[in-house]
Amino acid sequence: MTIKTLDELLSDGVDNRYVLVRSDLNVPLDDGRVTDDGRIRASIPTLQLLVERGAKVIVMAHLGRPKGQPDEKYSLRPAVDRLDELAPFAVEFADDVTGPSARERAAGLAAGSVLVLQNIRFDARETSKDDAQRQDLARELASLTGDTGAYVDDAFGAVHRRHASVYDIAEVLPAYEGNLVRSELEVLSRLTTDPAKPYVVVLGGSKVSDKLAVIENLMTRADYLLIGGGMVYTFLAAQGYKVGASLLEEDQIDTVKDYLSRAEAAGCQFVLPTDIVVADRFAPDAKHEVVPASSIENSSFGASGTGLDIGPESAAAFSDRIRSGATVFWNGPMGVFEFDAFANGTKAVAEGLKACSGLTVVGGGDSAAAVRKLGFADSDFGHISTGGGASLEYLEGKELPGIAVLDN
Ligand SMILES: Nc1ncnc2c1ncn2[C@@H]1O[C@H](COP(=O)(O)OP(=O)(O)OP(=O)(O)O)[C@@H](O)[C@H]1O
Ligand SMILES: O=C(O)[C@H](O)COP(=O)(O)O
Repeated sequence: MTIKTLDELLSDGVDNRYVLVRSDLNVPLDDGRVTDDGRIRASIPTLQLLVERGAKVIVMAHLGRPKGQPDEKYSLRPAVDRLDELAPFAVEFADDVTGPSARERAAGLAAGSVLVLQNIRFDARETSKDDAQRQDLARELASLTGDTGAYVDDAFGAVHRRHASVYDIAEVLPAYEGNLVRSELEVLSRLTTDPAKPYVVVLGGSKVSDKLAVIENLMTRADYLLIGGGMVYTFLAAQGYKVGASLLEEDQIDTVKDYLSRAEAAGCQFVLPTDIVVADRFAPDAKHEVVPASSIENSSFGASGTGLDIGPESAAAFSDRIRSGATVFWNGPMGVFEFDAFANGTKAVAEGLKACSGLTVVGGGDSAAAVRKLGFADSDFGHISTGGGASLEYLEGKELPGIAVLDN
């Protein structure tokens, strides 16, 4: 691959030139307040280099999954305000994507300034399956940059999306790889090229079918695959157990059965929880009990019980297994960590990574938010990736459209 780097763009000179940067500012919000600013902090270094060299920087970013039209709930404003607070440069905000506000502010942008456009997903063309629609938006975005514009992809968390601001724009403007994308790929490549053994992978979270696909590839690489979070229940169902009202993807049960039957031959051991914290409902103050993973419906809540965390015995076993790993990759919380009563499994896994002397990588927006919320420091881990789906697709060995398009 020959990908042009940010350094090359800087040495070509950006003074007074427009540079369109795709950043991942998709951060969790609570009541309009940013609850984890990790992705915002990670976006600053690339922007700062451009600002210092006198570029007119226009940032494109998304927040959540709005339905292709403006929706105040998904405004980027809180993320932009936080960026403005954290960054050593001032940040302006356009309250549309390529409309009058964006055009006027872009035209008046001074050298060494940053303008962030409103949530790019407010424009339905951004995520359209129709190439022509996306290309149309890409051309409109490029037109904000005059004749000498360049594009920098710094949104590692979104490189797995074939979207206008990630993919099509790189075919319209000279395209470069941002430093965040570069450093993420450098660390993640250590997980795919001869990882030190034992290699332990911990998977959890709620995007079950997204994550099942990665197992296929990881089975042949990892020595241990620890399964927690919402994924557990599809595995327990595949083993013939009833899971009450827990998160379950029935159409994935056969796939999981297939994985379980092939694991040994692939040299990989699945480690499933032996106990589960079952709740009477999905709520922070739900009543809850610890039961064996094989008998979730035997709790006092019967078939309406829902598994919201791995139990204490499993948490301790997971933590021990992780501690003795030489390479550890973790994606997805072990339970509904947002509710204190169901955060213990996630905390134990984080403790295991902290105590591990090997290479430890945490991938995923929610996983990163979880460890910070639980009081861990970024320095407790070897690397906290800004990409959830992106890091998984990388490990799966899939081509990442946002990277492939940068290849000249
Ligand atoms: N047993 C469970 N039942 C329901 N939800 C669960 C369960 N365990 C974990 N979760 C939820 O999973 C969510 C995180 O899952 P997700 O798959 O999005 O993680 P991630 O990969 O770290 O994030 P991202 O993909 O956004 O980068 C959390 O909000 C958590 O509450
Ligand atoms: O949160 C993420 O993983 C990235 O920001 C991409 O978001 P998406 O899954 O909504 O495309």
